[in-house]
Formats: sequence, C-alpha cells, structure tokens
Amino acid sequence: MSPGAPNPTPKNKVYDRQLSWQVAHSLWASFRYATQGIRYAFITQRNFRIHVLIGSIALGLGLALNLEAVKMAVIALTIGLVLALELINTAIESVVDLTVEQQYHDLAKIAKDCAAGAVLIGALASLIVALSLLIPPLLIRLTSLLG
Ligand SMILES: Nc1ncnc2c1ncn2[C@@H]1O[C@H](COP(=O)(O)OP(=O)(O)OP(=O)(O)O)[C@@H](O)[C@H]1O
Repeated sequence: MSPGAPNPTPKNKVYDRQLSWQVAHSLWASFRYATQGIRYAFITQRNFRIHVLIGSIALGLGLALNLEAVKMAVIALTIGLVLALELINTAIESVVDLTVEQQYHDLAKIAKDCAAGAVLIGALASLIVALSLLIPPLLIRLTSLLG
C-alpha cells in the first residue's frame, strides 16, 4: 500500500454487504424495492414519463399495424433499454447529489452529463429503430386507406 493511501475496507465487510444499511433477503423484497425505484422515477422524472408515453404509442402502433413478432420484440427491447438507462441516470443523479449535495464539482458535472448523454444516445437509437420498423407499414396502411 502506498504511503498516505486510505486503509482498504476489510474484505468480509464488502462480501457480507456489511456496508449496506439494509439488504433485501428475499426475491419478493428485491422485486418490491425495484418497483419502488421505478415508481420514484415515474413520479419525479419528466423524461421517464415521456419515454413511457412514446414507448406505449410505439407498441400500440405496432399492434395496430400487425407487426411481426420479431419486430415487436425489437421495439420492446429498445423501449426497455431507454427506460433502464433513464433509471440508471436517476440513480447516478441521486448518488452524485448524496456525495456533493448542493456544491458545484467538475466531476459531479461529468457524471451527470455523461449519464444524461447515455440516455440521449439510447433514445435516439430507439427512435431510429422504431421509425424504420413502423413508418413503412404505416405508409402502406395509409395509402391503402386513402387510395
Ligand atoms: N453538483 C453539481 N456540480 C456540477 N454540475 C452539476 C451539479 N448538479 C447538477 N449539475 C449540472 O446540472 C445539470 C442538470 O442537473 P440534474 O441534476 O437536473 O441532472 P440531469 O441529468 O440533467 O437531470 P435529468 O436527466 O432529469 O434531466 C447536470 O447535467 C450538470 O451539468
């Protein structure tokens, strides 16, 4: 260990999760905490609600257009990806706020900006996927309705 370096946390504390205030001891408890996280993100994060709305519209449109199962699965996967990224972004925001509170810190900015960038990239990719799968059958349906 180099001089001046902080003492490492004992391994048993890390492996036994002794640093956690509480540990979920059942599958049901883990599921309950996970749904509480999703609920928190839905209530507090406007972007999360927008993603849920756009994702529901894309899935509804896919169903209305009788999209093949594989295409529906790809759309569902990209929606899930964006929502999961939004949840990770929210988690990072919370950890940053917990660490620096209302102080400005360059590293806090980098962490938050990069997390937000990850969501943006995921959202753009899923938009491209959804549009390329939905637009062609939508145009066919519209032209057959109008013509
Ligand atoms: N403690 C901080 N130090 C430096 N910059 C910060 C700090 N807190 C927030 N910021 C800056 O303000 C921006 C907005 O902060 P916020 O906490 O709303 O995160 P966000 O990722 O933009 O939120 P959302 O994803 O909900 O839009 C961050 O992206 C970052 O650039």
